[in-house]
Amino acid sequence: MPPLVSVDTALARLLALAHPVAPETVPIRAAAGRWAAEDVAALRTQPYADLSAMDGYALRFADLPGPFTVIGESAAGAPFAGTVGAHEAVRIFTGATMPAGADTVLVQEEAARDGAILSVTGEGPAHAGRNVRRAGLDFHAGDVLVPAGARITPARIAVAATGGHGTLPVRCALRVATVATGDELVAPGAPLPPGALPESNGAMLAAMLADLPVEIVDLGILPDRLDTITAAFAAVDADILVTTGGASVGDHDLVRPALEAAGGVLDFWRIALRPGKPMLAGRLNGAVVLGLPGNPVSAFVTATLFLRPLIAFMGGAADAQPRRASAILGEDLPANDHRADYLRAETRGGRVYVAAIQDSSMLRTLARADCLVIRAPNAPVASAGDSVEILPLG
Ligand SMILES: Nc1nc2c(c(=O)[nH]1)N[C@H]1C(S)=C(S)[C@@H](COP(=O)(O)OP(=O)(O)OC[C@H]3O[C@@H](n4cnc5c(N)ncnc54)[C@H](O)[C@@H]3O)O[C@H]1N2
Ligand code: MOO
Repeated sequence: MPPLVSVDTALARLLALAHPVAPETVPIRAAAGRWAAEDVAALRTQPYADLSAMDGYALRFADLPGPFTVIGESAAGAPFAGTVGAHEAVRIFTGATMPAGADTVLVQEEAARDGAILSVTGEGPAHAGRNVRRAGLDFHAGDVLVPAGARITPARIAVAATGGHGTLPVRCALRVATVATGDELVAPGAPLPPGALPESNGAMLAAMLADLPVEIVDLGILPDRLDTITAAFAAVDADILVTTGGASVGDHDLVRPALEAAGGVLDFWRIALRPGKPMLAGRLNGAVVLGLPGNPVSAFVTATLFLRPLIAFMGGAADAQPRRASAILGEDLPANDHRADYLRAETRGGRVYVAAIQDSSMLRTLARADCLVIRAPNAPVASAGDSVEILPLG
């Protein structure tokens, strides 16, 4: 039996089996959730000119406290064409271009108008340039707004649109084939013959990938038969093939032999991880193969630690690592053995408490958990009040 691979080594080896998918240019509204395939630089300066930040009057700070003569108006999209001279003001609105000659905006709440005569009623602007957004305050043409490898978030869509982009260079969406193996499995909600079990991993994985740019090709449930699994593997046309179940050492654990029978290559099998030890990885027909253990919590943890990062890496992410955080332990934890532990835990009163039973078949504890507490291999005893590393969930 091969030695157990550490979690870090397993992720490094998995990513070494993969490469980012091809880039494409898509309409900006279709880019959400993808990763930028190249730097997105501003095509324009924002603001393009000095603009008013308030509704009021554009004037020369040096002329305060006035009074002033109002000589025209500047609205967003309809600038004032002339120049503001000594003791002159222009009625101005938020987002409108500052007229030539003016350097400051008096807000209208501190102003009184009598026909064209304007006087200051409040404290007035405290300094020259008050209530003016200078040209280029946000960014200048040529500035990188979204670096290559960054996720296209709503804010990055907005900044790219403001930077003049109607389309964005992103990595293509990935095709992810999923398959569950096991004679005992039936589709969720279907009638259950004696000894049968609802198949939950497929729907769980689909939900875990719902926020990622993937097209899921669900190959359904396969029986524990080498010829059937091999034939299904040989026909796979995807960037990633994810299996659940059949990864361990039993007589019915056929994912490894089927991978090899279908012409694929195994890269590693078995990780120093609990839950998730029997996970395997390899390649087949241009796809990266990730064989997750069948136990539902093991499948969840390995999908979190390996499948989502693999998708991020192949999708072009600069940083594909899962996001870790820290939390304060609410209770003591024993020293750990040679496998890394990812313990289902709940936050109560600002502290995390791990579930008493961590059996990898138990979904209710997973459904209640809001994080996984990470225990490194051979970690010493930890005490209530200690800071621990966690993986926040959902
Ligand atoms: N002698 C040994 N036995 C086992 C070892 C070992 O090292 N030596 N490892 C154990 C560990 S750890 C795990 S994890 C499991 C995983 O094994 P498999 O990947 O082969 O999973 P199965 O045997 O196919 O299934 C395990 C369990 O999960 C249920 N299952 C499977 N698929 C689904 C699904 N899609 N939806 C819901 N439930 C599923 C299945 O019915 C089994 O109860 O092996 C240990 N054994
Ligand atoms: O790795 Mo298994 O997932 O410990 O039960």
